[in-house]
Amino acid sequence: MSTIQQLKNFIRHGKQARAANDDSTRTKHDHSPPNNHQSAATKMASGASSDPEVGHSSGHQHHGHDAPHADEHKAKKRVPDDNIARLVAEENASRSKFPRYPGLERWELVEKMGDGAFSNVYRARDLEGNAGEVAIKVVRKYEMNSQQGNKHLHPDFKPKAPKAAERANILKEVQIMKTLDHPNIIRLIDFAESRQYYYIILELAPGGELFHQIVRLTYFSEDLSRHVIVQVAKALEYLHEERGTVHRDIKPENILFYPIPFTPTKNPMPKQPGDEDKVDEGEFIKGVGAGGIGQIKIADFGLSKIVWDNQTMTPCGTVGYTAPEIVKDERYSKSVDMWALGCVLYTLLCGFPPFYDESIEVLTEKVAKGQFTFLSPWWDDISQSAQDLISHLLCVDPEKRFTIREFLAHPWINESGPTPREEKRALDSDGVLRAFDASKLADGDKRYDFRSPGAVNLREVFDVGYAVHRQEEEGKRRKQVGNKAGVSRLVDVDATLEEEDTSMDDDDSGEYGRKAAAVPGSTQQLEQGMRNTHIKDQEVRGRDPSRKAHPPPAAVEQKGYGQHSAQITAAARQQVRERNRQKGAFELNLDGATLLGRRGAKPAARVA
Ligand SMILES: Nc1ncnc2c1ncn2[C@@H]1O[C@H](COP(=O)(O)OP(=O)(O)OP(=O)(O)O)[C@@H](O)[C@H]1O
Repeated sequence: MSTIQQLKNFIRHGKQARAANDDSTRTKHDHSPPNNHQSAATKMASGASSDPEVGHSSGHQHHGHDAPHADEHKAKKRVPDDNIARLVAEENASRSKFPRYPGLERWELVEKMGDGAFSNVYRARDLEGNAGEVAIKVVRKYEMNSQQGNKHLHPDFKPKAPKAAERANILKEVQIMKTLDHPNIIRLIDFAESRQYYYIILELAPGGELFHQIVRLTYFSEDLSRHVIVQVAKALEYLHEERGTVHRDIKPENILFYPIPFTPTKNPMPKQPGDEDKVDEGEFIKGVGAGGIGQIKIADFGLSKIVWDNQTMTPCGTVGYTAPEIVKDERYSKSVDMWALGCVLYTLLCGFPPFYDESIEVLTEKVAKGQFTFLSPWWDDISQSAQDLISHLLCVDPEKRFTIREFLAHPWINESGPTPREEKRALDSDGVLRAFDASKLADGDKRYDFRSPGAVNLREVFDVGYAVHRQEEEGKRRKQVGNKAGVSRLVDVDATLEEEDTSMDDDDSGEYGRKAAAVPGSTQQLEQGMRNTHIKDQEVRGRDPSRKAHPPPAAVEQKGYGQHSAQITAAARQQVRERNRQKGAFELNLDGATLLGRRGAKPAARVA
């Protein structure tokens, strides 16, 4: 398991434990990785698995084989050659041992690629057909009611049927993906389910997450950033303009890619001071990529929703109703993706996110007010044209924010503006760039206030930032359209995070049930829709051998599938409440990842 994967597991499964452990002695200016992160990662590296199912198979098996390795030399002397071959074969077999999922017999699980709160994603090989390699998202149907928690440990515990709301959520995700066909969107290959699991069989993006590539390369060149963001934008254009769908969770973790071979740079440029950490991307080849990053695919439609019904050509949930409020509502929904696109582009270009503060309260305010800056010196060499584009995306007023069409028509996207070097020459002579930065950073201390150069977890920053943003926008929208007759259903569909927050422990009549039921139809309609397609609904009955699986991690015990963003917002809010209670002593611990840390260490010295 790679270090990044260990960190990821740690981050996902240990959020609450870490929050309790918050190292409040760290300052904003402290660039060193926090202690609790280090010790937990080390612990994981030493073999303690965070995964309740796989931990018993690959985790233990692997651990068991590690000891002989330490004494390899002696072992070789003692064991005859054919025995060695057998041992190696056994070890290889044990490494690839995964839980046997009923209903997935056609697929050989090869590698675990990722895990969410309630799902594991595996790379798998088709044993019967010609599908080749795929990604399989296995989602557990755990009963998330807290009172059921301990029963997971009891051998006689029989899992209950999943909550209708969770079922509706997963069916909605599958239903939406089923209708999509675009080169920059992960294709749905099949869907099946057993008594305990849902299986979503997806096109494999062998490169994995873009997130890891930002960590690896420190930041992306303008060419590579454009290569990536244009493909994400093409996917959004298709979703927004052709499918009437909004993704709502565009972030580096959900942007996957196909790798390409590294092409050495023809004319390598000497590294600029402060840029020593930048990893060589190699030659950028237009239409192909650079830095090992080729075709982009967006994934994870768990939060997406349909805002426009392609068949009736009407906004969803309001057949025949085309009041300006509804049209606006549709635009607002899409603009959430445009904001996210701005956050991703900003992050690609400089290696850290636009909105950051260690205090969730301050972070919330910054997102709500759209307070970000192109901080010197990190942005000094990035073109004004790119900055202009970002400014039109990270614009608080959704009416003024670029639509996907406006985005794609911008000179930076079309490379029709001045090149960064031409721009720099012009700016150096009149000093505009310096004045721009200086005016933003007039107050000596404020420069640190926008984004701390301390190590932060980009994933959580994105999740919190987006959740706050969605809440803000949906709140505004509710104010605008909420009181008008005829639109109540639409407003119901588009729940605010406040509602999501409080509905988590509700029964099936809660917000999730309503939300999923209303878009694009009731749960029953969705299920009927599934049956009417080629997508299989493979009900595997009978005793499931893996039913004694461990409970989900305590940190997520009371939440359901598809609620991850609401979950992090709830956690963040809880922290704010706690902080208020403790009179300002508490700060959100966003440790655990690397991006700001990597870029922070050197440039911070330059700004000081
Ligand atoms: N088609 C795919 N090809 C390659 N890797 C994938 C694919 N789909 C998912 N993954 C990996 O699995 C991870 C989790 O997938 P996904 O985001 O769809 O699941 P999730 O349960 O919604 O997770 P989360 O709780 O993080 O949102 C991804 O971030 C990625 O690393």
